Amino acid sequence: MTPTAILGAGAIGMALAAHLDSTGHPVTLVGGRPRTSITLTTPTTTSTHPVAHEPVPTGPAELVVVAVKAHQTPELAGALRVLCAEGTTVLVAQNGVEHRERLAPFTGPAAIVPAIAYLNAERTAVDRTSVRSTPGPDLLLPDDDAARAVAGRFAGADLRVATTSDFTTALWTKLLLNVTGNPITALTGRRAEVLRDEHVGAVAEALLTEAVAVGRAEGADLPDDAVAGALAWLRGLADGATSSMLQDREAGSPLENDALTGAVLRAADRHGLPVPTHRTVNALLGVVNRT
Ligand SMILES: NC(=O)C1=CN([C@@H]2O[C@H](COP(=O)(O)OP(=O)(O)OC[C@H]3O[C@@H](n4cnc5c(N)ncnc54)[C@H](OP(=O)(O)O)[C@@H]3O)[C@@H](O)[C@H]2O)C=CC1
Ligand SMILES: CC(C)(CO)C(=O)C(=O)O
Repeated sequence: MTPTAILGAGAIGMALAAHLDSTGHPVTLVGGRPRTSITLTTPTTTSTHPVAHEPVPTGPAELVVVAVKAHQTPELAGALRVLCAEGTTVLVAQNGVEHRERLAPFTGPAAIVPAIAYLNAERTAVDRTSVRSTPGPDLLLPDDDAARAVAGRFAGADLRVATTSDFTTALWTKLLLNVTGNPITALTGRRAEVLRDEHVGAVAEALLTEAVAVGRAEGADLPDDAVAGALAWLRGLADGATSSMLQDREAGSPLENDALTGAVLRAADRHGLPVPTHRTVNALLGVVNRT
């Protein structure tokens, strides 16, 4: 079996590949553009890691890391059919709250481990990624056997991997950041500094207040200071930090709004909750996607 296959070696996929290589786990990039190495820059160091590349997979893998944008996931169907077997674990390093539902049609007998990535990663070249530090764990996983085995693979890497028994709350806690920071940076075309603008604050608070109500209806145990906490996290992003959605906007690539804002809209509809600010933002992101 291939030890680790990376599907989607972009900003996050390259960072995870580099960390896995740093612990002695050989990494194979599957699909995408060919590369022989990956260079990871963190606030403290730059390191280069050899990687193998296969245009299409040749057999099953022990660990498959899925780090394409959510809407690109169906394109992986053929590769996942070959990579997934009994004993395979698929680590889904994507934003949103629907990791399992998104991957389940393609993973056959493999175990799915959803991951919440807190890394702030920017692809600076086809074989380079640069990560800015954020507070807390870099990767947050559910507390089950498959996830603990994945965490073990990162043991020794300079990556903070944690598990939580309340993964629903963890998913919505991260979604709050993504349905606020990602659209605001992408729509304004400005990096994370824009989140500290006082006029943007009112928009951010409206988005967060609506999303907290929806998250609670979905079973997330979000605290009374969830809005303030999310806003403080976003405003604490390092100078120059970007978002994955702003990077897509700048590249002229489709935006990931359906997995983020779209997830809030779908959940709001399930509970009959009003989310007018998210509907407005989603309409604007849709315009960007159609132009
Ligand atoms: N960037 C960040 O800071 C964070 C991102 N996330 C989430 O992580 C996920 C990945 O985001 P990010 O790394 O930023 O995205 P990127 O766009 O940087 O990376 C996606 C990669 O997938 C590749 N790809 C697309 N389709 C295929 C395919 N069919 N087969 C193989 N490779 C493919 C792309 O290649 P190509 O470019 O050549 O098309 C690209 O290298 C998203 O869900 C995002 O929301 C989560 C936390 C933080
Ligand atoms: C929260 C944030 C902005 C951190 O990178 C993110 O998850 C993203 O860029 O998609």
